[in-house]
Amino acid sequence: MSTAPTEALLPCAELHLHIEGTLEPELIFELAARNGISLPYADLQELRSRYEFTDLQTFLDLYYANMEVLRTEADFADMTRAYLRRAAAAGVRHVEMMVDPQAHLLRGVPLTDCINGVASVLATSLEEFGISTELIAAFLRDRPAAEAEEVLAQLIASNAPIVGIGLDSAETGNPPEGFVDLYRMARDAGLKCVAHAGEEGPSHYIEQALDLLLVDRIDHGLRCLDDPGLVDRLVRDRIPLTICPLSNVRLRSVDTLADHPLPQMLAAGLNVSVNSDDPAYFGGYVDDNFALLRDTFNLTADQLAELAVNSVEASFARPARRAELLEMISIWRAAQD
Ligand SMILES: Nc1ncnc2[nH]cnc12
Ligand SMILES: [Zn+2]
Repeated sequence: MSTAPTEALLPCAELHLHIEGTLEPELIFELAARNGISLPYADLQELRSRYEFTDLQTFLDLYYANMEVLRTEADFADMTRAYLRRAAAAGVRHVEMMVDPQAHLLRGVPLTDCINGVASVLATSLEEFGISTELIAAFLRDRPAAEAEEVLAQLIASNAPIVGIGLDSAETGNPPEGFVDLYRMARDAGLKCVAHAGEEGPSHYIEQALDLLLVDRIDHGLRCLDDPGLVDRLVRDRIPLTICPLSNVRLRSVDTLADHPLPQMLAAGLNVSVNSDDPAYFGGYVDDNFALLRDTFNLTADQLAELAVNSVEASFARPARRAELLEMISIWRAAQD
């Protein structure tokens, strides 16, 4: 008889999720057929064979190429609905998802189709999937800052339903310091600020994101471990780091999951949470990340609950929702004894 505990789902908030990174191969083929786009892959198997990455850029090349199938508002809505359905089954009860509007504008997809497609589904996510949601517009750091500022101005002018902005795409050589005006514009509009930093780039990009962009949290932040003084600061100021373990393995920031520093980060008192980043590309959703971490590091119920509590505390959820989410985690924790 198996002695493995049967665990009910750990409720958590997902704070680092690119909605375009949830585009599963099956949906890529479905949308291509619907939009009359011919794909450069004969079948699902050939597409799946491309999901071997050596670094961030090799992933980004496929991520942007696959976005070509997203043409209409309905495409964005279908992708968002598919993610929420899967996330609900993964235990996600609150999500703050990023969307890359620039990547779609550059392909000729109007801003309104992209934003409305995602936002229309988010509007009823709590009733339909039991997941409260926020939307973050992420800007591409390997494109000119002026282009990002123009898109943000349009989002603000159209009162787009976004809670904040983010910064993503190719990190090395594209430091946060180039985006000071963009982040000032966002703060002046009352938006929250996050940025990818220290995923592949050096630890001083994390410092720049904090000191120059005044971000509320850091996406990834893995490379903070190169600078003990920075770790002390992140612990002292309780700066959240949204960690994506499977992503770090698949993009070769760490060799294997067993080499991932998450347990040390937790032990150091850092506010780390577990996230899936681009789950369709990296081999798993949040539940897969948690399960593999638990099995690899023998994480205790207390440690798993701490990771989930961190995710809620680092979120932009409203106070009443935060209280509900924390209560769900405490019920889960009590059921583990
Ligand atoms: N992991 C990641 N890093 C940077 N930009 C991204 N865009 C989508 N996923 C990303
Ligand atoms: Zn990311």
